[in-house]
Amino acid sequence: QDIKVQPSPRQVNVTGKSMTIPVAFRLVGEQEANPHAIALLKQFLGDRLGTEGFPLYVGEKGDRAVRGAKRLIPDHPEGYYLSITDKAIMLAGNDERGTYYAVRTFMQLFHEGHLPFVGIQDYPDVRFRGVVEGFYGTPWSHEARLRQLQFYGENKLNTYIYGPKDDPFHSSPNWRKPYPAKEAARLAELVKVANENEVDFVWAIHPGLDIRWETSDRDSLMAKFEHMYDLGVRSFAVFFDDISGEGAKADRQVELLNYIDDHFVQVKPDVTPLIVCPTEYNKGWARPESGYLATIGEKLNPSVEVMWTGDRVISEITREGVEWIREQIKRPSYIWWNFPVSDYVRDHLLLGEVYGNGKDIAGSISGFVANPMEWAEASKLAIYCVADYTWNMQSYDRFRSWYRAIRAIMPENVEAFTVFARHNSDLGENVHRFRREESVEIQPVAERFMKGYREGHYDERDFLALQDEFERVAEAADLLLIDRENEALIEEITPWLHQFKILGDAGQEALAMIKAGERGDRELFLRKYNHVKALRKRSYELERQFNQNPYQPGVKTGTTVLQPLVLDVFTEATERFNRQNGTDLPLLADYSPCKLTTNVPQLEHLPLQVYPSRVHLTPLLEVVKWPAGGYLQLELDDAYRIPGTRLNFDVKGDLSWGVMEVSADGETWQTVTLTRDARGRLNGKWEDTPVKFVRFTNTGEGEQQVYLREFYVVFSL
Ligand SMILES: CC(=O)N[C@@H]1[C@@H](O)[C@H](O)[C@@H](CO)NC[C@H]1O
Repeated sequence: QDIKVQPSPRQVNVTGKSMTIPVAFRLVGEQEANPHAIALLKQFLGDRLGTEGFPLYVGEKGDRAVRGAKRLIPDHPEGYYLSITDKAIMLAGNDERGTYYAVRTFMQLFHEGHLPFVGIQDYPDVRFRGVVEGFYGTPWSHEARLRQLQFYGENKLNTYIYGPKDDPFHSSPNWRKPYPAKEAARLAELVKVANENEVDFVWAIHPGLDIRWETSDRDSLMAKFEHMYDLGVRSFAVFFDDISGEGAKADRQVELLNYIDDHFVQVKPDVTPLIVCPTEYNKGWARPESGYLATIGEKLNPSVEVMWTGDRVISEITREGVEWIREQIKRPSYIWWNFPVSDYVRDHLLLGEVYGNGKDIAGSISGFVANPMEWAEASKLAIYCVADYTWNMQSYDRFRSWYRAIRAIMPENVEAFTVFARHNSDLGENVHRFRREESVEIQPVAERFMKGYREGHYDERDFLALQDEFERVAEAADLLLIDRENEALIEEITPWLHQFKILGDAGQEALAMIKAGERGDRELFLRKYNHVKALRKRSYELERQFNQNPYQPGVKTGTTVLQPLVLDVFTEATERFNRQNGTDLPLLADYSPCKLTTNVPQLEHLPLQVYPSRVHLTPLLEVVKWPAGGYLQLELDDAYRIPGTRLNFDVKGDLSWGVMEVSADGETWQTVTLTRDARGRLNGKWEDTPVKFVRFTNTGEGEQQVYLREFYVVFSL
């Protein structure tokens, strides 16, 4: 049978023969082999493992038990040689982790009572592979992290970087303080479980928001690293992302990093290379005139790993891109891949395939870690695929890996979870303009059907295919809502499952409107019409009930193909009905559009959240560089009074460089008086005359660096 091992091994020689699984195994090499590999074997084989039975040799290159395999073990970090014959089983690592990985592969070869005769030589493409918990939003729970570490052990991922932006002891204000006892004990447990799964637990610190370039803060940081070392941490990172001002200075950062490297990392016997996330962490922000990357390249100790998100904040990683940055920083980059992170599209789940990254980048990178969603279990789909991709890029197949990931995560509900994941993979409009494929199979059917329907001659087979898809959507939602195999996952995605059920029902009912309309059955049409409107209302209520957050509140599903299709079918069928019956049935309410124009590059594609009487700008997580003369303008769909407007740039200094104005015609402008409240937010209003435009301009002399924490306008007739 074809060998199914995750991640895909490099070199597999199968003989086609196999043997029934021995009832007992005689373990040889226990004393010298990696204890975590032995522990895993014992846990897996239980009492079948002993001093009698089929010989099972385990060890690292040089150990007596595997000296026969010396030349067959790949000479690469974490490489291993595995062989199963009718005489013996050999699990031989090039190093301790390689032995552990040989055991992980061996465990996957047990299949329906048989073990295949096979020879495998395997090793990973990328040195450091795994996950950086580096998102904004609710940090993962302790239990979620324990499950993650187990998952990384199963998938040969060797790195977990702890860096949740909203952990106050990782970032400001408490990065200088030791963890309270309870959190400290939990971190110590995570380190222990990471070691058991052969995962490096990297603890990251994010001091740049308020660091002072004095020895006192340097000593505070060293003391914190010593505190983490005492908890068992042996891998460390410093994140300088998303900061501005003093903390962003390259030469100061390099001085501190080299000090840590020279006086901590290099003097401790067992600490892995220091990792830094630079302030200029993507090519879109790199400014040669700033000399930032040049300073990193020339002055930062060569042993320090430098992270990189690619050509943009959220981007696919290309050969050209990694070779460019390698030139700048004079070393391979350590990729921080911002997927499936969704902290800038929090109302979406990103369950799609991992694709778009080059298969030829291994030679220019030292690491590849994925930044996940705050939904730990749901992130496993992408993490599984990243494990496959980073271990063996050439053999990586995005579809095969994705289907295997679904089977690994939801073995009892593969079909239902496939349907769900297929329609929950795109991000929708977002400030980074990063998009993913969604509903790929049904999209051409939907497009062809709508075109035909509008022209008055659709293909019945397309109609039936769409009806079938919406039925599958509704079925999948119900099957997953009662699934108990991975309760943590179902708990995370339940709001989206409810939304998915509504989408499935609404799709079927909208299609039923077409048939009722064609048959001239007014009564049935009205029933279906009212049902779709009710479903739409339930969908809005669900949006306001679940997943509330100050960024992208609510619950979006199927936004790229299925939701627009329901709306299009409903609208076309209703308009046709109104024409035929002289009625005036209203269409589905979609709030009046509001238009944003700006000359601030980072705000160009900022999505707006429009409500019946308010419009919100989606807050930005990154620092916004607001040039002199930079403006941001909202154009309302009509003239309104403005009972309230609020903006919060989270800047320490005053905001004298900025002015807010309103206008009825976009020509003559009146200044709005802004008052700062206790939390530093600027509030204003305009109730004299109705206006159509609101704008904010940097009328100062120079560029300002701000955080766009909040910006909304309340309007009323
Ligand atoms: C290096 C990096 O991506 N840092 C942050 C990261 O924490 C966010 O999660 C990421 C995704 O929104 N944006 C970039 C930036 O804000």
